[in-house]
Amino acid sequence: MAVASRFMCTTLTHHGFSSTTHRTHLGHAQLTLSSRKNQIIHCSVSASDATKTSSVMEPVIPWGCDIDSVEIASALQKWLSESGLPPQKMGIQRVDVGERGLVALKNIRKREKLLFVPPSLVITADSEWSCPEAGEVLKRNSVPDWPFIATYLISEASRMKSSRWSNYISALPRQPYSLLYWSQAELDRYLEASQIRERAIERINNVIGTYNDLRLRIFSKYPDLFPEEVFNIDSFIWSFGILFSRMVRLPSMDGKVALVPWADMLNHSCDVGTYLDYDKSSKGIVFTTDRVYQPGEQVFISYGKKSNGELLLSYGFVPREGANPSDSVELPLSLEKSDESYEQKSELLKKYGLSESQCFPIQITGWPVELMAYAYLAVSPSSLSGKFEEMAAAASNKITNKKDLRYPEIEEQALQFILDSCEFSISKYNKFLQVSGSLDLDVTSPKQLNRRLFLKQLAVDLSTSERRILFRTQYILRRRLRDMRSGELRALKIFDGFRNLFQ
Ligand SMILES: C[S@@+](CC[C@H](N)C(=O)[O-])C[C@H]1O[C@@H](n2cnc3c(N)ncnc32)[C@H](O)[C@@H]1O
Repeated sequence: MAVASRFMCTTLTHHGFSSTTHRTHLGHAQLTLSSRKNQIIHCSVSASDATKTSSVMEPVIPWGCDIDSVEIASALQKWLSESGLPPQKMGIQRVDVGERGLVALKNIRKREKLLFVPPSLVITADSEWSCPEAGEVLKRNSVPDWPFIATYLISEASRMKSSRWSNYISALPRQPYSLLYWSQAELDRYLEASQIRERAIERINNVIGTYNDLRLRIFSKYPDLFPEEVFNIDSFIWSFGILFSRMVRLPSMDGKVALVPWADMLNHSCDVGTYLDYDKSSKGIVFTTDRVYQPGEQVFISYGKKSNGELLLSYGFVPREGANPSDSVELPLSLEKSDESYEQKSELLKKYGLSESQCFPIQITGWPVELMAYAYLAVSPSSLSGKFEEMAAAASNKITNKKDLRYPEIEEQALQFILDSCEFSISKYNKFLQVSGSLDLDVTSPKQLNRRLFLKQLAVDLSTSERRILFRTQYILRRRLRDMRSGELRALKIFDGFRNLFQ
């Protein structure tokens, strides 16, 4: 479950969609939903239709189950055992973290190999289609793995009992917790302060773009194989939601992406570092525990070193405050329009694939050298124009040796610039956290109220954790500036002392 961020980079770029890189450009993304015949597609992410956001997003998919259904999950367990899954030391149960999860039935040791899901029970781009002609058409059109598996899942789901995956698909959530199901108004209202809002919009646009591309290039040409009642934006939002929250990349199979029934019942913990992979010796998907479990304890894996925002984006949850050592926040930095070298600096940034408004990740432990380079460029006077190119290159990840990057004459201004940017971001989080206290109750049903409370809680948790990193960054910056300034003051006093002596 550690592959979502690669999705945009590896599978969609050849269609011309923007790719998600660690550093993100701050351009305002557009949610375009216009469909064939220029109508607005009626879908769960009808972000352009803000009025719909006051209603609850009802699942529109006829397959899958309630997100916490363990009864159906038990049927899955039975089918898997009959289909070749060896006896397991874990069982599916309702759990405190993650609703359903795998719980130890026996003592589990540290460094024990668990699971052993055979390749025959794994869904990949090589899986056999119930309708082989549909698969052939996608292959002929060189559809990349993500959209290929998304279409495969819909195709199999639509066959209900006649698909060999019917027990698996029945146990998948009918509406995965995913930002794909948030409307534009919900993203605006709840994620106003966080850069994750931009990432979510970008992701929604990519999914919609992928669907539109498949529809235009393939589905519309083969309506018998891909009828619109089945292959529509609703089913694609569902299948991509499933892939984002459940697909794994298997390092030992050259990074092949796969849905692994049973293994995808494992929830994430920031306290473990173990992940799923193909084990060549036992010829199955396994993971090796990095702690002991007593019977009754939930067993966890790691979905990867992701920030809280990334976990929300792909999996729809935010870890407890301070629990995630990989947490980071995107800090937006911008060139001043009034800067006399604005044009020259923007041109150079463009040359290195950057923009005049750029986000950089900050962790609780510090910030990357690229951010510092960008700050140097932003505060540099025109007298340093000879260094602009060097700074712009260092702000990108195009050059490797950035260790010696220092411009003492403008270091103080650069640190102050980062501090001001932190303060600006913090003020946005403060504003959101203040108003979030007064919940808008203009809802007509308990279901709507529940959804609002749920989304708001996620947003509050995300904002609190992102603000915490910025507070820490502020503290470090203030201390450095204070040391720097007191050092200067001391130097000045010594100089003054000498001057007095010679007067
Ligand atoms: C791979 S599935 C895990 C199985 C899932 N709990 C189920 O019942 O189908 C990933 C989903 O589980 C939930 N999840 C996983 N780890 C979690 C955690 N630490 N806290 C809250 N929810 C979690 C999220 O809804 C996520 O989208």
